[in-house]
Amino acid sequence: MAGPELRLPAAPRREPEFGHDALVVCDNLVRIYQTESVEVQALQGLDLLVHQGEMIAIVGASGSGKSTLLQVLAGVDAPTAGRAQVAGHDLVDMSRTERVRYRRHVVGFVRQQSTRNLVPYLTARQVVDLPMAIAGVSRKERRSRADGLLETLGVTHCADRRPDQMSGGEQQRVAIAVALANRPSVVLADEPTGELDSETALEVFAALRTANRELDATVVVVTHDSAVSGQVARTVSIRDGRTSSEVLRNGETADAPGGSEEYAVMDRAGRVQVPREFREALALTRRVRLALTEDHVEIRSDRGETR
Ligand SMILES: Nc1ncnc2c1ncn2[C@@H]1O[C@H](COP(=O)(O)OP(=O)(O)OP(=O)(O)O)[C@@H](O)[C@H]1O
Repeated sequence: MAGPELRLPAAPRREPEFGHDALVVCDNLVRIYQTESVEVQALQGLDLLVHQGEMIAIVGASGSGKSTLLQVLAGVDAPTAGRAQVAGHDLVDMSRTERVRYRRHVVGFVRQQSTRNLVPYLTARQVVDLPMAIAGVSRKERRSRADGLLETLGVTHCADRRPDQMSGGEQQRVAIAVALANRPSVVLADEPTGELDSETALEVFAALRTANRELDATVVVVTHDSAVSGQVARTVSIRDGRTSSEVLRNGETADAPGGSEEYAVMDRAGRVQVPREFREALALTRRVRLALTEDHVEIRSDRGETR
């Protein structure tokens, strides 16, 4: 006769890994620069997720770590600790050969200085052709892709011009075409409009949006320009090497359709940075009182508490 059925306890449900469904994952990312006399912590445990198809702006004061973050994501600089992944590629443990492949195929990069994005003696069509030629794409396909990109980005008239025959805005739009040539998963742009007047800046920004919407590139753009950051659905602020707040715009928030709403970012340990003006207004200092209500958490000053 069969005995009572043996039941094993159900295995505890495993939490999915942080950022398991994101294209770009920065998890507690640290980058320390060691110079002769000092150690600079450029990234101090930064968390950031970017999903496929997003276009986000990264803003922050000078020295907050924006360029360092972009250099890490570009595969140019290696993080000191933490996890950085782009399209499944682990940027912490990457061999030199993988890094070369990664930079060629997975990311496209647009720099602030248009002269550094292009080659003085190559025409726009030749410079867009170059990364594809290095990647071994056939001549016919290269020609059609280069012409298609120049057309989509509105610079067909520059196809046979060298950089010194183009305006600053045209040079940057050609630079975006170069960045897109090998169909990267992510386009990274570091202050791409920094050297341009405001009208031209918006044109270049529109080209990045075209890359995002029409060519399916996920775009991460570092900018100081609020006119530029005001045009993306999500702006992430970096302060002292950490993501500190996010602004969501244009119907991305249920509460503010068409408007914008600022969120503080809570890291995985539950830490939230309370903005300085809030801290000053209520004299919140080292110790605060927290209270859980039905639908929110209160933070109060500890004034009047025994120490
Ligand atoms: N190669 C390096 N060696 C030493 N320190 C560095 C190096 N690169 C950056 N840093 C330092 O790391 C910190 C972050 O620099 P980073 O360039 O990432 O800031 P940023 O937000 O891009 O600034 P900016 O807006 O001025 O470009 C700064 O304190 C900077 O001085």
